[in-house]
Amino acid sequence: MREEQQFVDRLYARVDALRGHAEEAVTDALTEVGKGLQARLERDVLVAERSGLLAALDAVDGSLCFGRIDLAAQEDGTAPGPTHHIGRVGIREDDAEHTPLLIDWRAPVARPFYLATGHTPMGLRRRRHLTSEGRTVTALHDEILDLGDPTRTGHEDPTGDAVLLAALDSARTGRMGDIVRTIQADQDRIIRAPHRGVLVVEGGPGTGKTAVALHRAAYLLYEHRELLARRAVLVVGPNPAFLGYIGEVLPALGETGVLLASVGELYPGVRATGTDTPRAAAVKGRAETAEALALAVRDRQRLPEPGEPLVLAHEDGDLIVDWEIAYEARQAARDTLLPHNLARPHFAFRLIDALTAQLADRLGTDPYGGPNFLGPDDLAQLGKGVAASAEVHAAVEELWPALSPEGFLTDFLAAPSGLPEEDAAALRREPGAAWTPGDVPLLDEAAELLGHDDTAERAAARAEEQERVAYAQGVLELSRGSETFEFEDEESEVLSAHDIIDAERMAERHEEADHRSAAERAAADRTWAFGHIIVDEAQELTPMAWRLLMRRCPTRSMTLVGDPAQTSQEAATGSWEQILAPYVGDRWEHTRLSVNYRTPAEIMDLATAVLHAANPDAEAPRSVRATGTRPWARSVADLPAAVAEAAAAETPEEGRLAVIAPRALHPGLAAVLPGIRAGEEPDLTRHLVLLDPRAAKGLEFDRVIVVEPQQYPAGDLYVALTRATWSLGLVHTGELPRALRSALPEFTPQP
Ligand SMILES: Nc1ncnc2c1ncn2[C@@H]1O[C@H](COP(=O)(O)OP(=O)(O)OP(=O)(O)O)[C@@H](O)[C@H]1O
Repeated sequence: MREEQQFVDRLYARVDALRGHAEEAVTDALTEVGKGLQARLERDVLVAERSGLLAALDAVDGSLCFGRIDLAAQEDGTAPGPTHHIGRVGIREDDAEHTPLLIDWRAPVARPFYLATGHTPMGLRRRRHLTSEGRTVTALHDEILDLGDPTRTGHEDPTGDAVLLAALDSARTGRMGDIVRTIQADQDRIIRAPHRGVLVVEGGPGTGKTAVALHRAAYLLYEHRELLARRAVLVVGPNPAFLGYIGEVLPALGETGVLLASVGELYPGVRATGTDTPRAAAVKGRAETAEALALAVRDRQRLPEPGEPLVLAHEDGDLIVDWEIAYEARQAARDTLLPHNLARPHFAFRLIDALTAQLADRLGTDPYGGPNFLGPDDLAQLGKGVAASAEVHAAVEELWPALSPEGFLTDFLAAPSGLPEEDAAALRREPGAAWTPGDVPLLDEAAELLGHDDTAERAAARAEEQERVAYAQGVLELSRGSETFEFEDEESEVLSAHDIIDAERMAERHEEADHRSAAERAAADRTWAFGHIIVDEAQELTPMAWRLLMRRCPTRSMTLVGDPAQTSQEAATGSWEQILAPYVGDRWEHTRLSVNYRTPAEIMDLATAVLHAANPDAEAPRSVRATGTRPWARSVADLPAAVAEAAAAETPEEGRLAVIAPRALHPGLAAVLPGIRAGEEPDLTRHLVLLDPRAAKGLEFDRVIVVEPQQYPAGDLYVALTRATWSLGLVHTGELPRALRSALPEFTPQP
């Protein structure tokens, strides 16, 4: 213990020195007066780098070092094998060789720490877990991997799982923690799987899918830092509360450059605060809705009724836009296969050409049948006049309007088309309603269909560029002027700006450098292509959401984790095959996690009964531990009073209790549960939380009370029953589902 404490002291001395240097560098850089643009740019880069290092050092400060591996002695037994300490980040000595002091858990050298067993020791003699509080080592657990080695320390852990079990038994805080100390071998293989292609990780509740997904993000950033720091990693979760729950894991692993978002947050500029009815959410999620949107865009490309042409007043005589002219222009524009707004100029050009020809025919026709009087210059002049006509512009706008995704979707939802009547009725809503998360993939789809005509923006950027060059030119001229004035003295050899730089290069340097991180830039850019996307609770995503995500990841480098048995009723996307076939065919890998680290065996027995009632072939995960505490069930008459009483009895001093109840019961329950207000976003860090089954997805609590379980669809019930790490109770007024009832005699009826 003393030796380890000495090592840890040395480690923190080095960390403090590193932190000191970084702080100094930042302060120096910031107080330095700018000496030209280049110096300012270098300063900004240095400040960003060192601040990132500081943030990482601060974030990993607690239990920075958690393990040690002792390698076996040389074959000839002359020298003892080396030892390596393993930690959240890598730290090097301040010597000429930069000797590693602490090995990053993601480095290949650290791998035996997670994989070695007595059977396959991978060159290890001993594995040690260090437990610390702050900077103080409080416990050691040793595993002997080479039984022939006689050295013993008195800290041996005979089963090798004391540290894991302590982690699983510890009280929950309302925020997910990392598992870097105790990653299990099957999880490690997934975390370090190659980065290319689609990897599907399936596993029951509590098998560590979320934990593995997040550690995989950290691993990929370490292994492919170059690429992924530039393209960023996106982690997609089911809702903002869940993202808050997992939000501290990656910073604790020293990684801050990851964008966490739900699909509803992936359309920059739109905050989805509304909610859909289950029916509307289901319709919005279907792939067929994409077809309806595509049809609706085509519907906006209109033609005058045959025999009812648009008549446009024009100085050289009326212009007639009849069905044929409009049809041909529309066909030519559609033939470009460009998105709507980008095809629009093609439509306009065709229409203008046709109208110009119409005018030319009328004005220049030789009554005696000779060639048209008008020459090319006259025609060009006529064309200009037509193109400048406000009436012609209005006709283009009427027949092929410029559309924004938001405006288009608002119109579509006000009068949905291309869908069966009952689906259209479910979608129909007044313009001005708040956007919902289900609208976001539709907005994204609309943005793709419409395209963004940035001709005007590009013209503005060009004008701005020219202005900058002109400005720089002016600066150079001034400096030249001042040169003749100031440096008449022929002996002066001072170089001035114009000697070494021309106006364009100077203008380039004046351009604002974009210092935002890749994750920040990605968050603001709808068309960003991520280096890797990790999707948690992937079974929940609708086909429309998949379309959006696949567009954000053209390289198809993705990790999808989920559990089909926990699918909500409306989502029901289907199998992984169905989800992935349109994008990658059968080129994806599938892997499974089968050990439940959360739910004790006593609770899992009950959940498994429910799972098998819905699907006898489904595989339930095996609990890694039992607590001896059996779930209880109570049939009551006065529901709120009974829930309040049970909650008072169960609310732990340490840790968290969740009451999971159908949303309709929340107002009544909020009135009797201390500190709870109905309709508010749940604060997961409080000791008592009220949730509906859907919002409980992915979360976990020490104790859980499930209210009226008979009202839940099977997937939701399975989710609700598997949230507890310690105890589970059921409170109900109606009759329980058969699966629960048949398992019930085994449970104690009262808490
Ligand atoms: N190797 C491990 N060491 C310590 N704790 C672990 C390990 N693996 C998983 N856990 C813990 O088990 C719990 C469940 O993990 P996680 O939430 O990742 O499971 P999940 O598969 O995503 O569950 P669900 O499908 O129910 O959302 C978490 O508290 C997690 O920290």
